[in-house]
Amino acid sequence: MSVYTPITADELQGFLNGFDLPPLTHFEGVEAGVENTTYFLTAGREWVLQIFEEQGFDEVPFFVELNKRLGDASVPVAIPVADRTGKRLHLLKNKPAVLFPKLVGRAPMTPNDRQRAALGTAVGQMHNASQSMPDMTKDNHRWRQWWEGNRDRVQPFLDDAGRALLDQQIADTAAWLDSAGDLPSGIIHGDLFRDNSLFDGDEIAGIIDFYNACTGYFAFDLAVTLNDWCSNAEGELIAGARDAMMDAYQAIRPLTPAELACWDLILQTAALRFWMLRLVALARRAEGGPDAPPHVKDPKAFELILRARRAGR
Ligand SMILES: Nc1ncnc2c1ncn2[C@@H]1O[C@H](COP(=O)(O)OP(=O)(O)OP(=O)(O)O)[C@@H](O)[C@H]1O
Ligand SMILES: N[C@@H](CCO)C(=O)O
Repeated sequence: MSVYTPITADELQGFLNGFDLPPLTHFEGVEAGVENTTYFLTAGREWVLQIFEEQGFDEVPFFVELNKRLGDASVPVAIPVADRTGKRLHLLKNKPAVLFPKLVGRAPMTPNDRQRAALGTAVGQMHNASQSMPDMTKDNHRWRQWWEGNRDRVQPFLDDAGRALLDQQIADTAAWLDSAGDLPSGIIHGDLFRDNSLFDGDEIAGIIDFYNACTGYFAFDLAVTLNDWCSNAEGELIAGARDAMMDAYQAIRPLTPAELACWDLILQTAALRFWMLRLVALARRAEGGPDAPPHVKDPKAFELILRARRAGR
């Protein structure tokens, strides 16, 4: 359920009056997202309205600017629409709101290698564009301190083997980070799972949902993406799928020797990050409270991925 902020047709039309658009003819709430309220609406063409439930006016301008700059650099994203006064960030029902053009396509939940290659190209373009915007920075709140700080909290949701694996990976990642030195960094998407892309056939329509974007290692971003796009049911990387994505990515931004030297640890750390995210979601649900997540994705999938990456598969 993702319509947290209800809205009437009159309220929407009032909002749209600020833009240079034909009248509203249709709107509907979108169930797919979890964090924010999303509406599809038709006014001449189709649009997407997002009302921000989690991020405040201090955070949303960063995402608006990032989408704008990536779009201007020809990365396939939806560029927030400017109103008549040039503003792209708006106030609706006292919350930040942004209007995007609706991208035509659907999320490739069972992608083929052409789609993986197209995505690899887009991620390479996104990282190159990111290197040309050094003024854009944002702390990663779900990095080392976060997983080390949540280790005790998630213990009840693990068996003995899971606890041992978590401890070992946290230690291995800490040792790597202590010695990692500088790796190519900039703004990363941070959550480029299949459901955060839209495809029209094999053509990429766009990357969406930049709300986990932050400063980070580009190789980590690629590893997050590979882990979701290229794993089989056992969590192992599918060699052909991995090569399709990696080759396309590296044709745009080749990995450096320093990145290649620690690539296995980067893949493992990307798996750790999302295993922990799902375990923390389980903990939050068990703890109750107003912020308890309604849906929790299966942490076991990432435990499997992590075991496979540690085994070199
Ligand atoms: N520009 C767009 N064009 C077409 N569809 C879009 C666009 N932006 C968002 N959507 C649709 O709306 C859904 C929710 O968007 P998004 O993932 O950004 O929201 P969210 O609430 O932040 O999601 P989550 O909680 O999963 O992170 C997407 O799954 C997609 O179906
Ligand atoms: N993509 C994440 C959820 C959103 O951050 C996951 O599958 O766990």
